[in-house]
Amino acid sequence: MGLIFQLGETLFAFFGLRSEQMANNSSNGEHQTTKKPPPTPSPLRFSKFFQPNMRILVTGGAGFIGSHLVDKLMENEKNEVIVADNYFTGSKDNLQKWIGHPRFELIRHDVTEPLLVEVDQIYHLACPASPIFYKYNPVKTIKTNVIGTLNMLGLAKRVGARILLTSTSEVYGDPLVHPQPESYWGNVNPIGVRSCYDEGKRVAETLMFDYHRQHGIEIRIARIFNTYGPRMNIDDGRVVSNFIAQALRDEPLTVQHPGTQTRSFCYVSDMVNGLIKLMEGEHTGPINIGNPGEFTMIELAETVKELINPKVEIKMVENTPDDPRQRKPDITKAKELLGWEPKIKLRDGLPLMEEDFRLRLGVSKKI
Ligand SMILES: O=c1ccn([C@@H]2O[C@H](COP(=O)(O)OP(=O)(O)O[C@H]3OC[C@@H](O)[C@H](O)[C@H]3O)[C@@H](O)[C@H]2O)c(=O)[nH]1
Repeated sequence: MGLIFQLGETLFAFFGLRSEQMANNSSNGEHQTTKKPPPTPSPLRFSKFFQPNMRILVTGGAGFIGSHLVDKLMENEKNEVIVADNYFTGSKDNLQKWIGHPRFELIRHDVTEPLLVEVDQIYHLACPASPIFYKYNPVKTIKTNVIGTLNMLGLAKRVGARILLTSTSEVYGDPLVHPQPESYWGNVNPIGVRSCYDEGKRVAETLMFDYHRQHGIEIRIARIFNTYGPRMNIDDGRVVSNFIAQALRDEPLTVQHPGTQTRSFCYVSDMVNGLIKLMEGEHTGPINIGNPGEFTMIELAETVKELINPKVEIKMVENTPDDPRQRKPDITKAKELLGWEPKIKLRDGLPLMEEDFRLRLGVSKKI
């Protein structure tokens, strides 16, 4: 009897807190939610006699950013991590050290199919992110973004989990505002070859907010800018991995025309810290997570050449359609709302990635 009373009290306190939080959100100018009651989590999660770990699902957790996120989450002994990945671009190798660990589970799963697991938080990263990979099967890419996000939101609703979507700087398209603040609505070609990804992520953001407003789901949206670091696929096709692999193989660095297009590169450990701060904080976002240091592709090639292989050539090659001409995050919101900013400069991050690529390519350092 006492236990039932205690449980009822805990649930009451929990619901009271949740509606208060929603009211606070609307009064401080954050996005408004409806008055619908929040979803019902398992009462066990709030029991006085059972102190559970935080159960966290990471979709796309075998990928480049996902696996670094898993490493960081696993450092906390209170976390249990479940990874769901279909291995289209991710790999079990990235998670080798966690396989068999009692707080870790790995599921081969494609997010376009529903998934039923009891979790408290969902980091939803699953989607190929390199242009050559996401353009390879564009219908599958848009399905992953739309149906995959719907499935993960359905799961969040069912189990009462907080969900974070990794959206992208590509939602700004070929931006006419520079640098890009979150308030900029973007300049996106809805029928171009990149649309499966950038429009897909835009719909994913819409779904997140609709579930938040209509069902009271706790959401977080990160807009990720170009990220680099160890474990990127060697033939990933993205510019930093291409240049490093080319420099190590003594092949020309392929700068795509005109070479004056810019990007801002964030080291993966900074990115992961930003994602965790966003998940743990009070703000829905969208919030830009990226490094504002901006480089032309020619500057990037020259830096890689100087740091890794001064003998290598730089070669101009054709570009692909709809390539954004400039990109640089305005990170005012991340600084003010999350107390986050990147720490690692490109010149310090490139050698860390070089070391990993040397190991995987079997190329030793010349003395
Ligand atoms: O070998 C290359 C590859 C790429 N590039 C250029 O480098 C720039 C960056 O291209 P990438 O393929 O690395 O990445 P993009 O910026 O086009 O897309 C990325 O944007 C942000 C993320 O969310 C996504 O992971 C990814 O889509 C482009 O201007 C491209 O033309 C080269 O000059 N040479």
